[in-house]
Amino acid sequence: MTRSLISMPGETVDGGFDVLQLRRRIDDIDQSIIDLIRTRKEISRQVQRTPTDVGGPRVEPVREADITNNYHVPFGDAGSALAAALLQICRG
Ligand SMILES: O=C(O)C(=O)C[C@]1(C(=O)O)C=C[C@@H](O)C=C1
Repeated sequence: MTRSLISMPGETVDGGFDVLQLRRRIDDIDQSIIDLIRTRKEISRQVQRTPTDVGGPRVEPVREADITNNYHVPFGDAGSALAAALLQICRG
């Protein structure tokens, strides 16, 4: 069987995988996630500062349950834990 000369990102020309290159991609993805969380936190603060929320509760349990479910569906209990951590970060 002939092997393609075009390698995928992270794949070496002999068909193996370059762990260091793959880890660099993981680091890039993690940095993108961190940047997105920072953006999410800023937007969350804006929602919490809207005039209708002045004096209102900082925690919106129904909204948080929906968000938690969004993460639980793809990732199960780990997704729920991830949502809890995200909400904790974003609530400030
Ligand atoms: O949606 C809101 O009302 C928000 O304040 C944002 C947010 C969030 O970060 O997603 C933060 C706190 C609330 O408990 C629920 C959700």
